[in-house]
Amino acid sequence: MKKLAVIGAGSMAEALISGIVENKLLSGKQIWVTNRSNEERLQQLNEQYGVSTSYNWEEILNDTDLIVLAMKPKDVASAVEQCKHFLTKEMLIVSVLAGVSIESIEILAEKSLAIVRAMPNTSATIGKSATALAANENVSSSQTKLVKTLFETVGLTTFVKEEQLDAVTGLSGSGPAYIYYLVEAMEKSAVEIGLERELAKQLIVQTLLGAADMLSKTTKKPEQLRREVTSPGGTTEAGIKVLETHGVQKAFINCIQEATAQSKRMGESLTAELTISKG
Ligand SMILES: NC(=O)C1=CN([C@@H]2O[C@H](COP(=O)(O)OP(=O)(O)OC[C@H]3O[C@@H](n4cnc5c(N)ncnc54)[C@H](O)[C@@H]3O)[C@@H](O)[C@H]2O)C=CC1
Ligand SMILES: O=C(O)[C@@H]1CCC=N1
Repeated sequence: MKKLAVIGAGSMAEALISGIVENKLLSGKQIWVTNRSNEERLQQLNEQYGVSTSYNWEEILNDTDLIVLAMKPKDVASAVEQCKHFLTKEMLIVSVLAGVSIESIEILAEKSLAIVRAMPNTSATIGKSATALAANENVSSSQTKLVKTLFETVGLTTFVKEEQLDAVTGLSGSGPAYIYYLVEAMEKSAVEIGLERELAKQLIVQTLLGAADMLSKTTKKPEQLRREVTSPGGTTEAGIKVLETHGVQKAFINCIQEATAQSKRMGESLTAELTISKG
């Protein structure tokens, strides 16, 4: 790969840029970044990673091997409209947009393209993303290898069927937020039960790291691991009883289902808009 273009310069774009530069897959200069209009943000990315920045589509996309679409889903139509004339079948287009189908991108570009749809998460920032990828039939085997290598710079990478990506979005794309939500509750309660905020944070983080590491290293099911913490008549049993009374496990199941459904709805509403506008 000689040149990479990143369209959109938000948190997901930065996570990928940082992984690529740190792992020396490309030098900062080989990465071209643009956004809608925030020049200060482009300047900051240039200073931090040495990336090239521009608002000239020809300069950004000319001779580019790989283009990452990293704007919000609502902005994809205007972004592709602006750059579609520079897109060719030889380029690999990688979209990280939640809910946006490969077909929608081809409809917007008004041509058949090599497209990979990816769903990373924000842990990409520290090289710990769980990323799922789905490719269309135009993606060559060398492009498949390239995109896998690229996402491996920011964590674990796996290929799925495109129709599974809404579920991946609801589970691991949004997943870090569910864990942070739980930590917010643990921190609030820690202070109320008399622990200092900093001490509580250390204990909570180590508890999460330990549990995550345990899950990755053991063949035991989470339910069994939970039972091993729970002594009869003990503290865990008393605590979990409260969670059960409040239907917390069911709430998490509903949460993931709803996030998945929202990813589907976002895709369907874009498809409906495209059907109306393109006839
Ligand atoms: N934040 C997350 O946890 C995850 C986000 N994603 C996806 O990543 C995408 C980006 O998310 P964030 O980085 O959080 O968003 P963000 O709001 O931080 O950044 C969006 C960027 O797109 C740029 N943009 C908007 N319209 C544009 C246009 N017409 N041309 C060029 N640039 C344009 C904006 O200027 C901004 O730099 C979204 O589609 C989201 O679904 C995927 C996985 C996880
Ligand atoms: O909330 C969102 O729509 C994006 C997609 C996955 C995580 N954040």
